Amino acid sequence: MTGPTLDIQNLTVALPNGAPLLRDVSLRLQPGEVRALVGESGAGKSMIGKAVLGILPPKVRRTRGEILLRGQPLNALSPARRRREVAAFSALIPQDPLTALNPLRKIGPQILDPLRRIHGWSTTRARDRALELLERVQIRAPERVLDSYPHALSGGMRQRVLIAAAFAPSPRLIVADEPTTALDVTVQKEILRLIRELQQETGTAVLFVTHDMGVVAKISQQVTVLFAGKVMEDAPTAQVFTGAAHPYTRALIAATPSSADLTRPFSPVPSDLIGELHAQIAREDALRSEATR
Ligand SMILES: Nc1ncnc2c1ncn2[C@@H]1O[C@H](COP(=O)(O)OP(=O)(O)OP(=O)(O)O)[C@@H](O)[C@H]1O
Repeated sequence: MTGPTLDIQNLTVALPNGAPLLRDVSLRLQPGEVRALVGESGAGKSMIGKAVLGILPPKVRRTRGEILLRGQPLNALSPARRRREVAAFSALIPQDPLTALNPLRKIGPQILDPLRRIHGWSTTRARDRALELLERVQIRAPERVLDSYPHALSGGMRQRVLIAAAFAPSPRLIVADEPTTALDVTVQKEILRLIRELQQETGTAVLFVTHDMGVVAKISQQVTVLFAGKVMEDAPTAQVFTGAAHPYTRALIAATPSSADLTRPFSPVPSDLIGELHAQIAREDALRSEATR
């Protein structure tokens, strides 16, 4: 297939009172590419992932724009067909591995059921693939893990399980929503390395949500910088670190502690820049609502 795996065009989502949470967001993810979505808390990073996967919060509506998955416009599909399409081609690695797993069910059925139900695999095929992936994410006793309840595993182990589950059906797209944030610092690096290795081995395109420019540098080839639901910058990652075009991107980089250079000073994003950006966005919102009146 040629063309992007994911193509978001001018996506606006809003609350019932019209307040936009995403403003005219466009981005593309090519096959095999990792694109980081970065920004501070509340910027709309997770909302983009939710819009792609068709799991927007109940009151949040798409008011404009389109999402194409492998060239297929998702909004043209019925909700049931859309759910099937998205489930067949994409997977989520969530932020919190504990809440993502059902505490009352063993790990085995939680990995195997979607493989059988969505992908139509036999139990043997699903089990073999699950064991293969659990081994690949360095789980030493995969059979025992399949037979365990989530509470028997550490946070890092649970996230490995979810990474294995996400990659098992060889999806063309994975949305990784801050997959290391809920974990101990020592485990974070290992989880990031596993996602990067599996992504490279499988060629799956990954939309990687993070607030950490250090993670952006490690994992992505492309980066979309968001502020208040609006794209501030969209560029190759290497270019962003050598000469970001937008002052907000430069401020985010300056606000990131460097593990390689502990002597390098870092400072929070300046509040006057944040104020200026909010004012500019408010002016644009006002102009847009006037134009549509
Ligand atoms: N269920 C919801 N209902 C209404 N508004 C929501 C809901 N979830 C999030 N929002 C709002 O949408 C905006 C974007 O939220 P989102 O969770 O996408 O941010 P984020 O960039 O992922 O932040 P974080 O890093 O804190 O997760 C925020 O203003 C947030 O308050």
